[in-house]
Amino acid sequence: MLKIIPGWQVKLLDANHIQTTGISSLELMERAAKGFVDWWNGKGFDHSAPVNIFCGAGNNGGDGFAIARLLDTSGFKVSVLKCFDESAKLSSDALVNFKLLPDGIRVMDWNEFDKSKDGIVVDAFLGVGLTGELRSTAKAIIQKINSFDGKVISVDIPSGLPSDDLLSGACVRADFTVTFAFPKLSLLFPEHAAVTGELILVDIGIADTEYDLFDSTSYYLRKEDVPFFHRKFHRFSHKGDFGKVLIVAGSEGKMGAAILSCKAALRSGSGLVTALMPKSERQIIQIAVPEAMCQFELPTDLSRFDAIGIGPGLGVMGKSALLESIFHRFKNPMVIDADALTILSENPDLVHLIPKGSILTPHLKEFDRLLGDTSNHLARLEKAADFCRSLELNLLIKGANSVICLADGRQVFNSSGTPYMATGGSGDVLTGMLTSFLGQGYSSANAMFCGVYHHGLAGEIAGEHYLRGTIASDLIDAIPETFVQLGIS
Ligand SMILES: NC(=O)C1=CN([C@@H]2O[C@H](COP(=O)(O)OP(=O)(O)OC[C@H]3O[C@@H](n4cnc5c(N)ncnc54)[C@H](O)[C@@H]3O)[C@@H](O)[C@H]2O)[C@H](O)CC1
Ligand SMILES: [K+]
Repeated sequence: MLKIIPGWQVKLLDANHIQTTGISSLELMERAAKGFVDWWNGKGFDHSAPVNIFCGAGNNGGDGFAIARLLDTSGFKVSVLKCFDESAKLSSDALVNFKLLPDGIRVMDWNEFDKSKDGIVVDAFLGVGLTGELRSTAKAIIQKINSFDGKVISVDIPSGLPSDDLLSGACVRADFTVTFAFPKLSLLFPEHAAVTGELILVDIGIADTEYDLFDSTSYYLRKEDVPFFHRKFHRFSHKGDFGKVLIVAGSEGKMGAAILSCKAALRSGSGLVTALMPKSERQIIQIAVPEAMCQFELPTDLSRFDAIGIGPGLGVMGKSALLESIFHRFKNPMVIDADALTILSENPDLVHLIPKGSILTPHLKEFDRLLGDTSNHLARLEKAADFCRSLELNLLIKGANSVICLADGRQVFNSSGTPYMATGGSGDVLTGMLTSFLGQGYSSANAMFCGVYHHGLAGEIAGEHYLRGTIASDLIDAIPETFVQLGIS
């Protein structure tokens, strides 16, 4: 996993990399620009569209000059818009790249930009070096960029956005943000989605181990990290090894939730899935998921189950006693979602009975109901950290870049997923997947890393086919393909 460090420490990260590898800071800037242009070329932008690159006087602007040169070489019609006046002192690497601009590139002042013309804007005005309140010219430059109707692509971070804090002033509204080395924390906050746009991470050759020097509890979970967290099974493995799980879900009119959770658990590899549900609804689930067994009363001995997932479609009325009995009878980590979370927020004393190491999966509204109102993501992350540490529980804050908050204090931002997953039943699928991995003997942390990443990837795979028509069942159908893509047998 990639550590997320504060923006002000990027200079130290770079300095250390330069010292240990012997490469120059200019080469690091060139790698950033090359990475940006590689992504750009993969997008297949129209070569006839003029590219207008707003460049500041710092290294973010330096990236912009280098990008201008490389895009010019690729055959794009590039203009550079200087966001500094004649008296400004450019950073040394920015100055080198400014001087390297080929003759064919038109260099203008930022206020000469004609927003009515077609094209693409690249925002290389301010990066992680932003400090304090924006100066008035900076605000005017940001306004100018935002007045443009076409595509805006921000380099490293949308100009004006503080790297680790909430946005309070003006900021470029990007369609894409191409960030270098690691995602800056603020790019992962839901309140900044409208300014960040789609997030792309470009590797500039800094190894994960180079982040060990820095203290941080925030991490980013990438595709390449996930195989490491999976258990390996062998040819003598039998269905007992793949876990027996109990899914406590469904009620009259809400059996779909139980079906989705059970199917997702089976598709994620569970050996045996039992559904605890009302007897009156049994035919629905037996027909929809013939692989699942049914149970209509809570068994006295729950130790035969390796993991329990509780909540989807369960209903709230009269169900708190059931939850309490399960907490008393089952001592291993379980997955708690949906209506079970609502029951907990209405019966806060029950929270202390939850088996240690369990996984709670609230979306933002459920989070506020359970932990109290939070006005922003930063406050939410802090609250979640306290909750997890003090109760020895794990919690997933669901949303774009869902955050895996662990009892040990780590907060891991997921990188997979798509807005097409914002559809009814998507959470029920996740509950089944998480319960399945717990039942297969994964630690709670590893079950979360794998469950959350695969769930997001399933959404991406399904979303590619069905776009906004994606439904939760499509995610289940895509689960096997997630194993293929990650090379997990
Ligand atoms: N390892 C990496 O990630 C690398 C990133 N690179 C890029 O470098 C920038 C950071 O560069 P830095 O020189 O430190 O700062 P900026 O260019 O972001 O900003 C300095 C620039 O901004 C002006 N400024 C600061 N505060 C304000 C304000 N409140 N109002 C107006 N103007 C302000 C200041 O005067 C300077 O002109 C990083 O984001 C990446 O893009 C490297 O290229 C490679 C390694
Ligand atoms: K920028």
